[in-house]
Amino acid sequence: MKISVIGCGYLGAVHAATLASMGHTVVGIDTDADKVGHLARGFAPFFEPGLEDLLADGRDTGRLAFSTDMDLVADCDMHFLCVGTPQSKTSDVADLTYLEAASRSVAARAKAGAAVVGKSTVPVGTVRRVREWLGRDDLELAWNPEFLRQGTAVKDSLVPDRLVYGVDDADDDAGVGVGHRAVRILDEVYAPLLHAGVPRIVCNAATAELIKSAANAYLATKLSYINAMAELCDAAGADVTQLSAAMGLDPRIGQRYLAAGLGFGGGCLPKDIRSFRAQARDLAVDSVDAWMGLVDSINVGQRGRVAALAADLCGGSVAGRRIAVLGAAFKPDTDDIRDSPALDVAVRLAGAGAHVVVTDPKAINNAWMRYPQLQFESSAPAALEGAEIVLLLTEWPEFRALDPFETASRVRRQVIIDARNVLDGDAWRAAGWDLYGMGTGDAGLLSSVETHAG
Ligand SMILES: NC(=O)C1=CN([C@@H]2O[C@H](COP(=O)(O)OP(=O)(O)OC[C@H]3O[C@@H](n4cnc5c(N)ncnc54)[C@H](O)[C@@H]3O)[C@@H](O)[C@H]2O)C=CC1
Ligand SMILES: O=C(O)[C@H]1O[C@H](OP(=O)(O)OP(=O)(O)OC[C@H]2O[C@@H](n3ccc(=O)[nH]c3=O)[C@H](O)[C@@H]2O)[C@H](O)[C@@H](O)[C@@H]1O
Repeated sequence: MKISVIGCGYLGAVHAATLASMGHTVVGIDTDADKVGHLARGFAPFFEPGLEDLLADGRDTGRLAFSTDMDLVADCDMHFLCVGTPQSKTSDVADLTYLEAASRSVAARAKAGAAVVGKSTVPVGTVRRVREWLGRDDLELAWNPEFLRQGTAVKDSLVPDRLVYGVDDADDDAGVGVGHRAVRILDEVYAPLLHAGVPRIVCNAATAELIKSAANAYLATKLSYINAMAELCDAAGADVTQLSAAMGLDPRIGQRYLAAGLGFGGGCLPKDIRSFRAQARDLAVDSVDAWMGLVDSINVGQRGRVAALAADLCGGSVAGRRIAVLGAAFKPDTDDIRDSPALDVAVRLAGAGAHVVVTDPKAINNAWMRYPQLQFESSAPAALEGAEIVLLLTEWPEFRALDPFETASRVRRQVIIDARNVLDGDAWRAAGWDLYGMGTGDAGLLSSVETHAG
């Protein structure tokens, strides 16, 4: 099948390359000429493990092309909309202007009978608006939300947990889905995945939109839940790492998304829970509004707690102190710094007068232009040199593997906050360090640690 992918960011570039690897002929379109230039030459414009191999395969087979020229979509059988839906600059709602522009561009060029399928994360009710923006009855429309995670995006796309198709106006008597033309087209696109047994859920558009928002809201809830437990553990002198390990052994709870620490960031979970909150407000569902508000405030509160702990450990103020920050990306295995908890803490400390030196294996280039008030070093040893306190904020493998004795030889004071609870506390303490985790009982010993309400 000949397919266009509109928007080639973290989601679209991976999706385009995955579709080509399944045997389709794909053209990826993006308005960002620089990004397209990289992709067209077979280079990933961002760090995503496995993506460059897939791009190279696509180039070799001649099935994968990238361009800024929207006219190239004209002879495609289907179009995937993968543009960004960021948080509005002035409120919690999702900014749908990119989606509107992309929908109108496709509608102006698509051939009759083509299918337009959205993958971007959107508020419930958006599919109806896309139908209006398309302004054509001869185009099929469906929503097929994406669940990939950055860092494992290639694997998640090639072996997804499920496929969701949201379609309206079912053209048969059996109800939504069965026999719907958009469903048949999507089944053809994803034939290798369906053949491999990936479950597919066909539902109406509103349900598909909500499945995606509800899934991200649940993950965020689980994370804020365990971070609230971490605060409780600190207050009670208990250890959240043991608590979550024990809780997670119950298969009804499970171990995943129970790692307490600095909380969640990135280009998706934070903006998606805020958009979900705004949707709940619109629909007058107060419980979801309040719930998402609490999840958000617990999450953001973790950043304040770490910054306050750093100040406590510096005797009340970080002003003039040299602080080494390990991590800039919002999580390991990505160079993405969108709403990075690590950089949020670094900026708070710099704002309080600290001399903050940040290092990260992949995200330095993205971070240094955006945050000129911070100093960046390309290696951990350089960042650690002369530090009066060390903050481990993104748990890259190279930071987890730091040797406590070697690290001690570089710093001025052996004080470390392990805000991801990944270091071997006994080993670091044996090497002479004062080590503070999140919810491991140590921070509770300090006086003025901010609470999430603060
Ligand atoms: N990043 C992720 O892991 C996932 C993202 N999503 C959702 O996918 C959507 C995209 O997210 P990302 O890829 O992270 O964003 P992104 O910002 O990395 O990529 C969006 C791309 O769309 C391009 N674009 C904007 N307007 C355009 C237009 N009119 N025509 C062509 N290209 C245009 C931008 O230049 C940019 O390259 C969002 O709704 C997000 O919530 C869903 C699942 C996973
Ligand atoms: O809609 C999206 O874009 C995607 O959002 C998340 O994926 P992603 O943002 O790539 O990152 P996650 O791996 O979910 O991590 C999110 C944040 O939670 C934090 N986290 C994760 C797990 C954990 O146990 N503890 C924890 O603090 C991470 O450090 C990170 O900051 C979802 O996991 C994907 O399913 C979804 O498709």
